[in-house]
Amino acid sequence: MSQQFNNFINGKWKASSSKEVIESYNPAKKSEVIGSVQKSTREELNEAVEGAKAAQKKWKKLAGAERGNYLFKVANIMEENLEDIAKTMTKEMGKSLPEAKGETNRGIAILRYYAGEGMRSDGDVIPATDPSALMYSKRVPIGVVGVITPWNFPVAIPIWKMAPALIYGNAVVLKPASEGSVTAAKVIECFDKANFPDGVINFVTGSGSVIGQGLAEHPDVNAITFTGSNAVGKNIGVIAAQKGGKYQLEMGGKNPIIVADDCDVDAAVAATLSGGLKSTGQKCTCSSRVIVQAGIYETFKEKLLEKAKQITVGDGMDADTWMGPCASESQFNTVKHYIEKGKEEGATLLLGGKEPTDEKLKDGYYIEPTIFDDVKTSMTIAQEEIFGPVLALMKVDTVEEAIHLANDVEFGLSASIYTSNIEHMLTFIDDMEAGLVRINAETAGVELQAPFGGMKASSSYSREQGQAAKEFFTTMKTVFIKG
Ligand SMILES: NC(=O)C1=CN([C@@H]2O[C@H](COP(=O)(O)OP(=O)(O)OC[C@H]3O[C@@H](n4cnc5c(N)ncnc54)[C@H](OP(=O)(O)O)[C@@H]3O)[C@@H](O)[C@H]2O)C=CC1
Ligand SMILES: O=C(O)CCC(=O)C(=O)O
Repeated sequence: MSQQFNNFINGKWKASSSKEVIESYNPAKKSEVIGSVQKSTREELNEAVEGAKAAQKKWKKLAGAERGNYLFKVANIMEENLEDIAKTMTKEMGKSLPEAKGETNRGIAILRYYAGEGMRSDGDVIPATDPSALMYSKRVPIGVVGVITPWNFPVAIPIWKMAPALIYGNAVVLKPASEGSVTAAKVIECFDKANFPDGVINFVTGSGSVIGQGLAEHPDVNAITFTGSNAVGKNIGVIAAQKGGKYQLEMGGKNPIIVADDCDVDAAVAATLSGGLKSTGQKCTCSSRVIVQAGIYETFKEKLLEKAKQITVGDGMDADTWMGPCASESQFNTVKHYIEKGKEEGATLLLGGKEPTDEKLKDGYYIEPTIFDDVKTSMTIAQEEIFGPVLALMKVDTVEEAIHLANDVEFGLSASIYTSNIEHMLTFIDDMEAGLVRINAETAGVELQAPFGGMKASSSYSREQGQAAKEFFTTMKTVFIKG
């Protein structure tokens, strides 16, 4: 039976006064409702922000180690509920169960990483010009942080934003993507069970244009952290800048993988498929442009096709599924639109491009692994983020040409090269306009202890995760003491 979740405001689970809910459907079985959340009003959002503002004043006074203990507790509770959270994720947005378990484990590891932060240095002593004075910098919280998250990582992304916000002494209001809200509610249940003081964590569901926009506009929300599409992200940036708030935006990618003549071809093929098609291509770090040097092009293409044909598409809950459905009807339609565009604009469809014919898959938003050949950089499928299982092959003569092509998009999130040549590696590291540059590794594969973020239109140049998160979730006080 599908579960209904309320908002979590000021330490209480409450239904919305709208008396309306948003239902979440299983993309592998279109008619199966897996749960519902509240379609909240601005009044409920205001209540959450008010509660957060009051709670933050006490929360910031706790010792960092004490705040850390709360995060350790949530991590333990999540570990006990891992199976249920991961299954909910698979049913709500379609990624395969092993991937969903991996993501939930990652959420747990992030909680523990930031829990430890509560006992680490929060400033520096700086020599004052007056030798009898003590001068130091001290990191302090910002206040209330608004967290707006997407559906593609409904556990890891809310946690990698909330955990650092909380450990550094902020209170949080989370507005998750409607299509990932049931999974997010299960994460918030774990926070609730850890008995955080009322108001420190709030969860308000509803439409992006009402609750998301309302959070960004709210005068008492001091900082907003967002992951999602460029259109929404840019709007949030403008709103935050106008009201004088801090903002952090992680948006799309159009990530290239360069395959040089001198690489290990089998490894490059494996990385292209894993980086491009895992999670059905719905990661901002997914590879979508495969830029291959002429000398190896035919061999690479042949091996890629052979392996891609072996991919098993199906319900993420089935043990033999490698690739699940698109997360929603709108994603499914977007991907089909881009496949048509690719054909219209003259790319050669090598593989897939349609819904699987298997009767078992008729009831889901499935699309076959799709590979285009002869893709030119001017084509839409080489420029726009598809967020689906679609790879675009592009041929180049030299690695320099490959890097030039790789940079010829508005995005700059992640990029990878397969080569055994140290000069190619160094040129790539220097010249690639991307926040993550990966050598002989796929474009996806974010590590929680390292900075994460993009260049160009992929982000607001701020960085998330690892120690970099401190920069966004705190501000600085310079203290001067003279006896
Ligand atoms: N970089 C990434 O990781 C992601 C990129 N994308 C890209 O974006 C495309 C569209 O996906 P979509 O889910 O629609 O992404 P959106 O940017 O629309 O949604 C991301 C989050 O923003 C919220 N939101 C929507 N409108 C507003 C608004 N006006 N003000 C504030 N918040 C808002 C959403 O709420 P609600 O769900 O209620 O609309 C959701 O919580 C994808 O096809 C993909 O290309 C998407 C997800 C993640
Ligand atoms: O690749 C990853 O693990 C994270 C990707 C991501 O942040 C995203 O798709 O939003």
